[in-house]
Amino acid sequence: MEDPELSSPEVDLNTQTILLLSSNHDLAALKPLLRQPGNASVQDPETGYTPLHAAIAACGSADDVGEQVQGEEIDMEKAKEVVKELFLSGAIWNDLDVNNETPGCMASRLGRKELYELCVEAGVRAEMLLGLLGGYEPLADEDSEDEEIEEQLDGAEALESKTVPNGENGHADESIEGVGGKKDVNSKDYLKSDLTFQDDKLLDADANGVMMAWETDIMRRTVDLLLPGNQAGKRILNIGFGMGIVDHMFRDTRPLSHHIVEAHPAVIAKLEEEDSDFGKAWAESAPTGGKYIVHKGKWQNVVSKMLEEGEVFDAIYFDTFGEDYSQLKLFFTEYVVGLLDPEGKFGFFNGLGADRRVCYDVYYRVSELDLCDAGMDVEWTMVPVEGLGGEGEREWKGVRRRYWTLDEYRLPICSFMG
Ligand SMILES: C[S@@+](CC[C@H](N)C(=O)[O-])C[C@H]1O[C@@H](n2cnc3c(N)ncnc32)[C@H](O)[C@@H]1O
Repeated sequence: MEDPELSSPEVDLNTQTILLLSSNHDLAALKPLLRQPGNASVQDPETGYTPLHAAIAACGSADDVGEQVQGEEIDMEKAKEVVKELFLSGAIWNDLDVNNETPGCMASRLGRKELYELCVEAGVRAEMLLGLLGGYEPLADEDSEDEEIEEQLDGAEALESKTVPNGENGHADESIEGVGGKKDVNSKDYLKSDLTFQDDKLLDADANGVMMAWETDIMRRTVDLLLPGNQAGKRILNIGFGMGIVDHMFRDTRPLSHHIVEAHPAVIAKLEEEDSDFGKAWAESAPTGGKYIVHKGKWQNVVSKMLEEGEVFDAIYFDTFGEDYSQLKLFFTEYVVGLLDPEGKFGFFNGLGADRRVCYDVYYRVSELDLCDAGMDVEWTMVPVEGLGGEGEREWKGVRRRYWTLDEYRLPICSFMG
């Protein structure tokens, strides 16, 4: 079956052949071509299709009667073999075509669940490998060992301009936009940025949503699951005050101790405002002997001291802005293991890749594997996210980008294994 778009004269013969063989699911003819480095990730200049896109697109929609596309029978086993072979040959799981779709997005749109699953699995492998190697910087050294690793990393490409960068917290994932060339959010710039406090949102100087009131339900469920029955007298640590939504809920449980770590001077100032109800109301509601401490600074500079001082918590929550997944991972592997009571619970805002289903599915699995490595089990609770407006509408009015597009939030509650 010939795709007319692939016959464009601009496409060199090699690219055209690879795309065609991929879309024909002709594994035997494709295999020798894939031995040549880079062939698994060639891209059609018009459609932006990679061989993965071509292989998936050729399956058509699963809703099509009798699994037929353009009169031809689709053999899904053959399609799966081709997709697997492409991944083995270094195909990139999150390359975008001109419609801003990754191969996984395409498989999901077409209802090709098995192919979608293969894309997610490949994404998890690639991102785990990337995580193990600590990102891209070390690959700048051009010695032979690094080159070998670089080849293996082809499938883990996450920072190239035409791929979807991942691993950012949903509160921080401006860079997921990638292709649009907008300025990335990063911790250093964010912490120097002016903030705008509105009733229903907190924005940075570029109008990125730092925190938004629609997340209140998520915060409520988080507190209820971290502190079942909202028991009083617990020791709580929260990283990132934001709009104070979760901290007000923690405070209302009447904790024995409540530590807040916050790095942005404007958020700290807000927290300390004389007319802020927070400090005073906390003092009134705290059980006798309770303590309430605001640690001013980045958690990276604060929590090791807590560890040295032997502080232990029953509930720890982590929700920052402008930081990528490596920081969350650092937090739970290096600090939660020492700061959490053996019976305690740890939670974090799970916004990784939340503007794209396939990225969200990759990232929750990556975090689950890393948490498991750190000796923790995760229980996921699905929380519906309903009724949010489209880009620039209602709650997103005045917000640079809708960082949440999914209809469900996967809420993690972690505890020590065994
Ligand atoms: C998404 S908001 C937290 C929202 C909060 N969960 C709530 O319920 O309102 C993220 C907060 O983390 C703070 N933050 C960002 N990086 C930080 C860091 N390295 N250490 C401590 N706080 C940080 C930000 O200034 C911001 O106030």
